[in-house]
Amino acid sequence: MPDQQPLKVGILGATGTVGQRFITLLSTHPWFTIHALGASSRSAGKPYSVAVNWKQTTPLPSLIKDIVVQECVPQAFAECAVVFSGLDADVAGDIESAFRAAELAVFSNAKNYRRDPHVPLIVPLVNPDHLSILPQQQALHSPPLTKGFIVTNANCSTTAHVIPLAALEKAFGPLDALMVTTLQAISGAGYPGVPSLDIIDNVVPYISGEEEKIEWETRKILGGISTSDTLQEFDMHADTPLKISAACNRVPVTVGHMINVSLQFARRPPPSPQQVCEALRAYQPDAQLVGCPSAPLQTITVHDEPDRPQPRMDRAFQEGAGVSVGRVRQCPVFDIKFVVLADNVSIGAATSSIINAEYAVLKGVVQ
Ligand SMILES: NC(=O)C1=CN([C@@H]2O[C@H](COP(=O)(O)OP(=O)(O)OC[C@H]3O[C@@H](n4cnc5c(N)ncnc54)[C@H](OP(=O)(O)O)[C@@H]3O)[C@@H](O)[C@H]2O)C=CC1
Ligand SMILES: N[C@@H](CC(=O)OP(=O)(O)O)C(=O)O
Repeated sequence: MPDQQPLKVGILGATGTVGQRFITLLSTHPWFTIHALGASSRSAGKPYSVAVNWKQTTPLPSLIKDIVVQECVPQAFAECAVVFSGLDADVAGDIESAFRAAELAVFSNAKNYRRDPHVPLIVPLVNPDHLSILPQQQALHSPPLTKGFIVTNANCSTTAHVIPLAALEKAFGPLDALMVTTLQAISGAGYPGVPSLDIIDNVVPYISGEEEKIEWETRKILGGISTSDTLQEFDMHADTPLKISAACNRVPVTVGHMINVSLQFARRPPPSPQQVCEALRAYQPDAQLVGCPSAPLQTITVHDEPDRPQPRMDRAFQEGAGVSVGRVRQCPVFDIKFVVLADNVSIGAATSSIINAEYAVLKGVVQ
């Protein structure tokens, strides 16, 4: 890829929280160049700088300011080799499906197609090999497709915890049980999101649909792909049924989801906390090894200090592309417990889509 011309990419939902992070990351990307931006009819027809309520901590890139925002229709994105979606889930289903039918390669953050049996749900630092389902997705589409497809990335809390979980399964074999309690940032709810009077001086112990997503998506991501007759199927971690219980909370933090994890391994005796720390530090995902430019150099940063990671101090490390783990210790109920922190808008959303697309380019999946 490095010797070729940059590939033209589009962004759907370009004015939103995730869309703005796409703009920030893609405006300096070595392989991709922003070609088209889409949002609702409220924004369409306006220069991006007028349509957007820019909330990033870095300035709006000057090359993007004058791009006129389009309606989210495939014709406006026909020249794009890749289309990233940060669309509101209320509209993502129909729009992404229309883009796929128009032979466009869609990399989505929305939840709509994550449970589709032919759509891969990929956390790029864990299971990019699930791209292998795409020929089946294209063949079963009516009419069959040659270039169009949908790849989804996961819920932002799911993304945060599956990265250390994948590292531990790689080192010590399958997990058997998992309890997770999230402390999720306000930005996870988009903009303007949670009303200030609900979240200042408060914690809200409910996020609609979140616990179910974490419990279900984790199995699809950590599971493999099996073949029955001629069809490939996601096995949902079938060899070792994985018991998961999630409890989700919204906390008054702007960016950075923190998750307390307690887990039990299938193997006996389980690894020690020190062995777990070593395995987390040593984890090198395929996306890093094959040279995806947005993959973090250090996927999992393990803190020895007893009071880290913390959202304000650790979320920006490596532009939010990795995760931070701390407080690795023995669990008196299960085997091991720890805390993990991830930037919900970067590796929890836009960065994951971008690494997925980089991996697809390297594997020749994007044409
Ligand atoms: N925020 C996060 O941390 C994460 C979010 N996600 C998912 O990513 C997606 C985007 O989230 P987020 O950026 O937070 O959401 P926002 O509410 O901040 O942004 C939504 C975007 O969708 C656009 N949109 C809304 N209605 C329409 C429509 N009818 N037609 C076309 N475009 C429309 C908006 O455009 P306009 O400005 O014109 O209204 C805006 O660009 C969601 O599906 C979310 O669930 C996933 C992981 C993490
Ligand atoms: N629900 C998440 C963000 C999100 O949009 O998730 P999903 O893409 O799974 O709907 C949060 O509030 O932090």
